[in-house]
Amino acid sequence: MTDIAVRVDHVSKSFRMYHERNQTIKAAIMRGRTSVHEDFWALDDVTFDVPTGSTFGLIGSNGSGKSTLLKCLANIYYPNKGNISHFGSIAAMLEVGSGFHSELSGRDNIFLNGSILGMSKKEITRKYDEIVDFSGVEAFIDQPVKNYSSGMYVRLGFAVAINVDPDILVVDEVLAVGDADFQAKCMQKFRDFKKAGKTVILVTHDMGTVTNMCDNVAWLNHGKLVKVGEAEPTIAAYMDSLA
Ligand SMILES: Nc1ncnc2c1ncn2[C@@H]1O[C@H](COP(=O)(O)OP(=O)(O)OP(=O)(O)O)[C@@H](O)[C@H]1O
Repeated sequence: MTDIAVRVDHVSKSFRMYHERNQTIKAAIMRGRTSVHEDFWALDDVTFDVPTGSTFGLIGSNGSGKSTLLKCLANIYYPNKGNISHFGSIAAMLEVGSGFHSELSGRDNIFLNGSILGMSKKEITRKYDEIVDFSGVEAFIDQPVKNYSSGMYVRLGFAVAINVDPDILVVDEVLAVGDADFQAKCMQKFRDFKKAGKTVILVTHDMGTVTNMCDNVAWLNHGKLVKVGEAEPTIAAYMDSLA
């Protein structure tokens, strides 16, 4: 095992921003195939390492690039520049409902999501009861997930992700959606992960959670890395910047 779980190396990610919207069909035809756009850099030359076995927080204001970075980590987006390497398997729990099919039942989605995350059917069958038990949505497991509340979605998604038993767990704001009981269960899982020498990377706006859970923190602002290092001074610097 290496000392580094994830290496983010000069990563930049841009999105194309279109400035003109066609108000009428005539305007669209007149303009032809040209479009007016500029590249918006959601991540701009970000570099840091995530130590193996650490709980690592990503903090920053709305739109600072935290979720974009997690999506790059989870191979949902590819950086335009730079590289991300990870040492060990990754399971990501990103937006509410990502990896789920709304028309399928909770049960079917466990199998769908589990296989997307790399589990075999046999493995999912073996862990099925544990997943349902952790999710707490047993009574609704045969209902289509489109009828689930956002908290129920997150519970089920998180239950699948942790049962993949990855070396690196990547989590975006799940704690904000779950209720107090679920939050406590998640915190315990993060601690179990840490004890097992695994790495957790999480995004949250809850500075209490970051302070309690994280060893190291990276602070992003407008796509740039402002500071990375031990949790306490990094959180303090971020809080000072808001004052
Ligand atoms: N698919 C996309 N297309 C265009 N712009 C995008 C896309 N995804 C993100 N962005 C832009 O990139 C920037 C960073 O967004 P991101 O979701 O990574 O921020 P964040 O730090 O996670 O914010 P929040 O705390 O609000 O969740 C924002 O300005 C956002 O509008």
